[in-house]
Amino acid sequence: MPAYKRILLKLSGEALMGEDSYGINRGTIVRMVREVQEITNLGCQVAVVIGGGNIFRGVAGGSVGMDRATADYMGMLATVMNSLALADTMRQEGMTARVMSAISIEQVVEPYVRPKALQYLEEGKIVVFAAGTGNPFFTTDTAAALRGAEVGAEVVLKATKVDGVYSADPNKDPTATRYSTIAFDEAIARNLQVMDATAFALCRDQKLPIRVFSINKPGALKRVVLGEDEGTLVHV
Ligand SMILES: Nc1ncnc2c1ncn2[C@@H]1O[C@H](COP(=O)(O)OP(=O)(O)OP(=O)(O)O)[C@@H](O)[C@H]1O
Ligand SMILES: O=c1ccn([C@@H]2O[C@H](COP(=O)(O)O)[C@@H](O)[C@H]2O)c(=O)[nH]1
Repeated sequence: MPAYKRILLKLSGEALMGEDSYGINRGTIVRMVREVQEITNLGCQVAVVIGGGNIFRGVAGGSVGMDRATADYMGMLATVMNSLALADTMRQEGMTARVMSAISIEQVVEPYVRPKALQYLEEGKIVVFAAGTGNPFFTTDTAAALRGAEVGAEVVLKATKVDGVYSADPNKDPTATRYSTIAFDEAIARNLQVMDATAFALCRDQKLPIRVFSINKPGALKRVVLGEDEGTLVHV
């Protein structure tokens, strides 16, 4: 039995690269999709937000000198590409997914309409929310918090390259230690960069817990959905 009826899964865009230096690694996306399939088979309703860090980030090196809002729109378009790749891989694996975009590109994907998204979830379809919040100066972590709250998800699951929230960035500080649980207020006060403060604050205000865990650990997503201890729980 899954511990949650409905979840918002935030998938790392950067992790899609696998061992490559850019873009979407085929084996990696198939593996991610199969992990999602395992939890839908448990009867869990799944909404997904995927990042764009494998292609473009508004604040990254490739955008130096650019107008920030323009660069951020490019980042949002990168998430649309990842969302399309994800939904198509789901189709190939026999799953039914719908992509909904926060920015208007109706020849490519349908627009985000909340009641329609809720209908798809009730029908057992996977809904992939593309283009983040639709606004520059935000991130897909904040989009995950926003959409998670909108669709009434019971938890935001951040599947990323690290296996939880640490006292400092574990990729920079080898002495960093992992929390098994941490309160939103403490994560914000300590300025822990695993998610942006806007996402933490929104989830805190909506009493929507977040679990951070590794996308690269086989079976971790299923363990989380079954309510087992995995990664870090960020709570009110
Ligand atoms: N205190 C911390 N605990 C854990 N990770 C941290 C911490 N501070 C910084 N990080 C970094 O945050 C990263 C995860 O967040 P980030 O938003 O960069 O990636 P992502 O969500 O996986 O990628 P994308 O934005 O492409 O979806 C980790 O890879 C880690 O290096
Ligand atoms: O609501 C949003 C979401 C994203 N962006 C831009 O897209 C990139 C990629 O998203 P990540 O969360 O970093 O993976 C981000 O760097 C922003 O430039 C946005 O502007 N608004």
